[in-house]
Amino acid sequence: MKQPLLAVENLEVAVRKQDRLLPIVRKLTFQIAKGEIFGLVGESGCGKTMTCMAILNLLPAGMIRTGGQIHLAGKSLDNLTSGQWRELRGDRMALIMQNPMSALDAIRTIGDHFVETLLAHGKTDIRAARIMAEEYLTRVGLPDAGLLLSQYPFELSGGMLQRITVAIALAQQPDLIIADEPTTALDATSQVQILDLLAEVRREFGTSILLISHDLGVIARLADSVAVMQGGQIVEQAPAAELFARPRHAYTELLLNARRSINLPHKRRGADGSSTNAS
Ligand SMILES: Nc1ncnc2c1ncn2[C@@H]1O[C@H](COP(=O)(O)OP(=O)(O)OP(=O)(O)O)[C@@H](O)[C@H]1O
Repeated sequence: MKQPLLAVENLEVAVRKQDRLLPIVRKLTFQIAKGEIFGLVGESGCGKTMTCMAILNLLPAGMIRTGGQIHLAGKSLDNLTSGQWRELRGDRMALIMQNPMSALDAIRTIGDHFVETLLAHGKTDIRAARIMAEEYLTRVGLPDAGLLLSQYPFELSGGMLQRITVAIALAQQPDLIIADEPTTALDATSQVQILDLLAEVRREFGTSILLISHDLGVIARLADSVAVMQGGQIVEQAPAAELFARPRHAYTELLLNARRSINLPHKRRGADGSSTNAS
């Protein structure tokens, strides 16, 4: 791989319990190329979210990064000031969370969210921010963007809100989007639409995406490469086609068999938009 956009090496995260540190994420190593969709899959509680939070320097209280290195476009993310982190989050790396309602403030309009975010990152002035907001809302497939700007989150469906969080992320033109279970809280139709939207984002903007899910079907639909996590560690890592065709680790096989037994179709979509069956 040329210089990766994101390089995570031997990442370790632990939780402080009384006077002990209990490991949560252990020796995690992976790289994401520019324009690549990298899937991180594993059962609930295996440490996926804490991995993203460590990358974004947003670990909750009591959780500590105890080791490893993280580089973005060749630059170490160690020893950044809090101001530099604020700039980096949004400008370079954006987070899309499971529940769009928790990413948005209930008492602010959609327009306010855009203006606030874009102004905070010094991208633009208020008038231009609203124009950009309309442009990005339209780009993520939301009709009547002008009206949406004056609406509040509670007036909109989960699928629409998730599109809006993608639009807000995109408006900041990040190099990397971290999407942590972006479809888990959505109905089946909205799930497919959001996954297709992320594929389109990568195609159109060349954005790299770290896609996190407990659902192998979600990963199979989008990811170029996959890392399978169990108990805080990566147990298998391979290009998606290879991993789905020839799983090497028993846990990957277990996940694949569980997926097959509920017999849901999943499609892989290439960078060129073509789609093929993954199973
Ligand atoms: N704030 C916290 N304090 C202490 N332990 C936590 C905290 N948040 C998560 N954990 C624990 O850390 C481990 C990893 O959690 P994490 O949220 O990263 O898992 P996950 O793979 O993302 O699963 P899920 O999708 O269910 O969130 C779990 O055992 C969890 O109970």
